[in-house]
Amino acid sequence: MRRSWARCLNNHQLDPARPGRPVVLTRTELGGFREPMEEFIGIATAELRRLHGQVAGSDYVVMLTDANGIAVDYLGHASFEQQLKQAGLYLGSVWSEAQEGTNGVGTCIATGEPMTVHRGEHFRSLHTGLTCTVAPIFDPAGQMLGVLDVSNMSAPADRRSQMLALELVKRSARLMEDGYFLARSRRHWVIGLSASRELADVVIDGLLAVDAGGTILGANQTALRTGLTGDAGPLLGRSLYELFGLTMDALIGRQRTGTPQPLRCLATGTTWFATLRQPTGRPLRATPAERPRPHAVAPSGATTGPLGLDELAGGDPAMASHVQRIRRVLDKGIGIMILGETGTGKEAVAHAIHRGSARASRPFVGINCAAIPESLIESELFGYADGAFTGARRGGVRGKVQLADGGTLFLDEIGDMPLGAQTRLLRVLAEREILPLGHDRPIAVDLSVICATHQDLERLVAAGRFREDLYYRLNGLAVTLPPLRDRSDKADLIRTLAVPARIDGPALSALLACRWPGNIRQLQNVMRVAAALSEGGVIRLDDLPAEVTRPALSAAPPEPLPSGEAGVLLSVLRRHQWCVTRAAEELHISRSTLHRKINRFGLVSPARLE
Ligand SMILES: Nc1ncnc2c1ncn2[C@@H]1O[C@H](COP(=O)(O)OP(=O)(O)OP(=O)(O)O)[C@@H](O)[C@H]1O
Repeated sequence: MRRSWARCLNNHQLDPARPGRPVVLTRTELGGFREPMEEFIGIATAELRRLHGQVAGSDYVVMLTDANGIAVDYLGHASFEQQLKQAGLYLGSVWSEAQEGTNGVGTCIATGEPMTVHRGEHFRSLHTGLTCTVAPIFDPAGQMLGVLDVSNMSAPADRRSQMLALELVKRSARLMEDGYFLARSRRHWVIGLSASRELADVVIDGLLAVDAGGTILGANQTALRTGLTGDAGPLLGRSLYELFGLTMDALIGRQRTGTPQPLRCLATGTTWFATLRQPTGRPLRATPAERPRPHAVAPSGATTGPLGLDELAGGDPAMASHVQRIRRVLDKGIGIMILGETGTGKEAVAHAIHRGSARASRPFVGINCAAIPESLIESELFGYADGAFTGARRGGVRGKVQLADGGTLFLDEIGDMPLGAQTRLLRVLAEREILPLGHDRPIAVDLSVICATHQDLERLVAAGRFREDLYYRLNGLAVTLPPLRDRSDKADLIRTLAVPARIDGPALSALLACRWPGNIRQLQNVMRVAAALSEGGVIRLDDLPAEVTRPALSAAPPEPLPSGEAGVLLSVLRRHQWCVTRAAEELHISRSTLHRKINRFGLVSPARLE
C-alpha cells in the first residue's frame, strides 16, 4: 500500500484531497471497452451472480473491470443505486490508480495481486469510507484481463472482516479465469494437471493449452505458478517433451486407457496427473483423422480465442510475408498502417500486433474514426478537463490517447479523421505528450500507433483531405491485406471457419467460386449460419445462402446459370472446360457420380451444342 501511495504522489502526481467523483463513462464510451470483453463477460456472468448472491446480504456490490480499471459489469442493490453511483461503484466507472489513487481495482492492476484496500488505505480522502476486495484475472497468455472486485460502503472497521471476502473473490476470479481459458482453448488440446491421482477428474490444479505438436500455447495462472520449467524461463512456447519427456502423441495414446496419466516434471521432479481434452471440447479424440491440421487458421467467433499473427496469415504467402515484415518492425517505434478492403482482418491484425508486442500487457485502445461524429472525435481522442466547456462532464474525460498510455492506440478508418484532429494527433506523435482541452500542462504519453483504412490515403493527401506530414509519420510500414478472393488458403479458411461442421464437395466448390465482397467477415457469417443449419455435422449446398449458390456472385460466368446444385456443377464444369475428371476432383465426387448428376440436371457441354 505504501508503494502505491508513493506511485500516486510521485508518478501520478495526485492530490489526496482532490474533490470530484470518479469518472463514469457514458454508455457509448463504455461500449467501446466492453466490446473486446464480451466473450469473457458472457463466461463470467454466472459466477458474478453467484458471488453477488453470497455477499449481497452484507451490502456488497460486485464489479468486474477491464485491465484499464473500467467497470464493464456490475451487480449492486437497486435500493441504493444513487449512493453507489456517487461513490463510483457503478458500470462504466474508471478505477485506475492513475485516476483514483490507491484503490482495490487500480492497485490490483498495478501489482497483479489479490488484496483488500480498506477504508483509510485509500489514497483519496473521498474513498476512505470504502472497502474493496479484489483479485486479478488473467488470460491464457498470462496477460491481465481485468479485476474482480467486491466493495462495501460500510464494512466493519476491523480489516480482518474481509478475510472471507478475499477468499471468495479469489475463488470466483479463478473460476472465471479457467472458464475463459477453456473457451479460448477450444481449438487446442487442453491438459488438466492435478496433484492427486484420485481427484484428477474433479480437482484440476493447472491447465495447459497445447497444439498437436506438443507446444505449450497457454497456461492458467496456477500452471504458471507451479514452476514447471524450474526457473528456466517462460513456460509458453516450450514443448511438452521438454517439460515431461513425453510427446503429445504418446500422451494421447496413453490417455486412451481412460485413467489420468502420471507426468513427471523433469525440472522439479514433481508428479502430476493429467487429463486430456481434445480440440472442439470433446474429452478425447476418436480417430487420427480428426487431428487438427497444424497450420489451420482457427475458427473465429465467440467460441475461440483471438488469433495470433501466424494464425491470421494462415497458409497465404502474401499474408506470411506481411507478418514477417511486421515482426521485424515490432517494438521499434515504427508506425504500422494496415490497408485492405472491408472485412479482410485489419482490426484482427492490429490486435495480434499488440498482443505480439512488448506492450501486450498494457491497454489496446481502438477508435473508429468513421463511427464517431466529427465534432466528438477530438474529445474522444484527447479528452478534456473538468469545466473545459459548457456541458463538459464533471471530473473531465480522459481521452483514448491517454487511456492507451503505455500500450497501443489503434486508429481505425484513419482516412475519416477530420483535419483538426489530424493536427492534434500529429503533435501527440511528435512531442509524445497530450494537452487535453482545458488543461494547462501537457501530459506525457507513450504509445505505439497502428492505423487502418480501406481508403486510398495517398489520394486523400493529394486532395488536401489528409495531412501529408501525418501520413508519413503513421506510415512507417504499410501492409495491404489480400482480399479473401485472392487468398491462396481460401479452402483452408472455409473449412476452419466451418468447424465443428464439415463441408461436402459441392458446397466447398460453391464457396470457393464466390467473390466474397464482404471478405472474411462475410464468410464467417455464412459459415456460422450454415453450420447451424447443417444436419449430421456436414454442410451441404442447401445450407448455403442464395448469394453463395446463386452463380451471379460466383466466378462470373458469362451467361446466367441455373440456381442450386445444377448451377454450381455447371460453373465448376465450365471452369475446367468440361473436363469431367478435373471437375469431379474439385467437387470431391467420383466421375460416375458427376456424369449421373449431369444427366439428372440435363446439363449440356457447349461442344455438344455446336
Ligand atoms: N485469418 C482469419 N481467420 C479467421 N478469421 C479472421 C481472419 N481474419 C479476420 N478474421 C475475422 O474476420 C472478421 C473481420 O475482421 P476485421 O474486423 O479485423 O476486418 P477489418 O478489415 O478490420 O474490417 P473493417 O474494414 O470492416 O473494419 C473478424 O471477426 C475477424 O476475427
